[in-house]
Amino acid sequence: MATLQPQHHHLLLRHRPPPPRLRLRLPTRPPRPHRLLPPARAVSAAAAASTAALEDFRRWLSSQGAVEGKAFPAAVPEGLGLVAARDLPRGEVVAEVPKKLWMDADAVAASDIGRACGGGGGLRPWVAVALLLLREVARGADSPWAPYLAILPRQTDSTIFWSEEELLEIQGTQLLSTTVGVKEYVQSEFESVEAEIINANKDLFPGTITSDDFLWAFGILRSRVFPELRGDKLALIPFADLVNHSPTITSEGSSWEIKGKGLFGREAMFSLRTSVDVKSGEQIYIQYDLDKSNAELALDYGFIESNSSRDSYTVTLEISESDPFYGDKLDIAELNGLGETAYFDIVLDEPLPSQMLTYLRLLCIGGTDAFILEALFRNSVWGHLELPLSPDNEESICQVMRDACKSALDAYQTTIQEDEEISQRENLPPRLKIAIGVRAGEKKVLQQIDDIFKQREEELDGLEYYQERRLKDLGLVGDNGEIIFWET
Ligand SMILES: C[S@@+](CC[C@H](N)C(=O)[O-])C[C@H]1O[C@@H](n2cnc3c(N)ncnc32)[C@H](O)[C@@H]1O
Repeated sequence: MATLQPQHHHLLLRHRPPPPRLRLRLPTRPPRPHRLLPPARAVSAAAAASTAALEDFRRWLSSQGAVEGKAFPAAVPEGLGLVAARDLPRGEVVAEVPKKLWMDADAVAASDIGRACGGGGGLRPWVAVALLLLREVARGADSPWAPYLAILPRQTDSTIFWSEEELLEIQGTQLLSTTVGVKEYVQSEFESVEAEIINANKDLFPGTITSDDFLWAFGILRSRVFPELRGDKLALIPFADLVNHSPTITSEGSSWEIKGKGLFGREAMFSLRTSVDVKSGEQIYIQYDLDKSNAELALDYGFIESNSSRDSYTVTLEISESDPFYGDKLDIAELNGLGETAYFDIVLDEPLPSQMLTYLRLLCIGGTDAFILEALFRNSVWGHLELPLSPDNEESICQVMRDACKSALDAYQTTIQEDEEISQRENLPPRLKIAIGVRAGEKKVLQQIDDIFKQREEELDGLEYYQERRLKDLGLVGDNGEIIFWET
C-alpha cells in the first residue's frame, strides 16, 4: 500500500546534475590509480592547481578573447574561484567566455568524436560532452583546451567519489541509495559507450579509459554545468565555471546570460554577472540552486548548507497492485494528475505537500468507505478526499505513515542526538560533516512527519468526516452536529 522508500533514483536522474571548499582527501584513503587523467589537482585547496597551471590558464583565457579584466581565477578555500580585480557593483559582468571555448554539442560535432559517431547526435548530450572531455584529456598538450583541463579537479566531495568506508556514514539515507543508483547508471552508460565508441575508435582513445575516468567526467559535468544549461544546451564554460556557491546569496534570478548569437555574425558569448556588490580582492559567488536539498547538493557538488530548508525527505507512495480496488484508485489518481506511484518532497519546518493527504486517503480506502470509489463519484471523489473521509480511513493514514517513519528511522545507524554530538567535534573531515548533516536532516524530517501524524491520531475524534459533511449539505444536521427534524 504505502511505502516510504529510502530511495529516489527517479527524482535524481530526472534532476539536473552540478561541488566545495577545502575539499581535502580523507587521510585514510589511498589515491586510486588513474591511468588516463592528468596530474591535475585533487579537489582540495592544498592540491589546488599549481601557480604555473593557473598562470597558463589565465594566459590562455586572454589569448582566446575571454574577458578577464574584472575577475581573475585564484586559489580560494573552495579550491579555485573567481576573485574581483576591483570593486564591482551588483549586476556587473565579471566574466565573458566566447563560444569557441565552450565544451558543448557543437564542439563535439566539430571534434574527432563527432566525426567518429556521426556528429555525436546519437549520443545523450552529457555522454557526448563527457567523451569529448576524456578525448581532450587523452590528447594532452595537443588539446586546444589543455590549459583548462589542467586546472580541473580530480575529484570533488560529491558522494559519487566517496569510498565504501565513507559511504558507511550515510547508511540508511536516501542519499546513499541515490548515490548508488547514479553510479550504477553511469556504469551502465560507460559499458555501452565503451563497447560502441571507445573500443571501436582506438585511434581516438589510444590509452585505457576506465569506468572511473568516465565517472570523473560525469562528476565534472554534474558539478560545473550551470543548472539551466541542460539537455542539448549542456556546456562546460571554462572560467565562468570557477564561480563558487554562497548560501548568503538568495536571489532567484539567473546570474548569467548568453549574448550576441547571430548578431552581425558576432560569436555567442557566455556572460556571468555578480548578483551582489563585491569589493576588490573578494571572492565572487553565486547561488547555485535555491531548490536543491542538502542531499542533492551533496551528490552534485559535494557540500551542504546548515539551512533547515535544505533538509528534506522524499516520501514515495504507491497504489499496490494487490489492492482489491487497484484499478479504481489508479483511475482516480490519474484523473487528478498523479499515478500509481507518487513522490512527495517533504521539507523541514514546512507543511506537508498539498496533495499528499488526499493521495494517502485514496490509498487507504477500504471496507465500508469503498462506495466512494464508485463511478458515480469519479468526478467529485478527489474533492471529498481533500478532507477526512472516515475515522477508519484517517486512522489508517496515520498508522501507515507512522509505521513507515519508524522503519525508515530504524535503518539509520545513529540518532539525531548522536549526530549532534559528533558534529561538535573539532577537525571533522569535510565528507564526514556532509554525512552527518544529511543523515541528521533526513531524520529530523522523518521525525517531523511522525509528529504530524501522531498529533492527527490524537485529534481523530474531533475531526469532521464525509458522512457528517454530507448530512450538513442536505440540511439534516446542524453546525453543532444536532439532528434537524422537519417539524422544528
Ligand atoms: C562550479 S565548480 C566551482 C570551481 C571549483 N571550486 C574548482 O575548484 O574548480 C563547483 C565546485 O566548487 C566547489 N564549491 C563551490 N561552492 C562551494 C561551497 N560553498 N562550499 C564548498 N565547496 C564549494 C565544490 O567542489 C563544487 O563541486
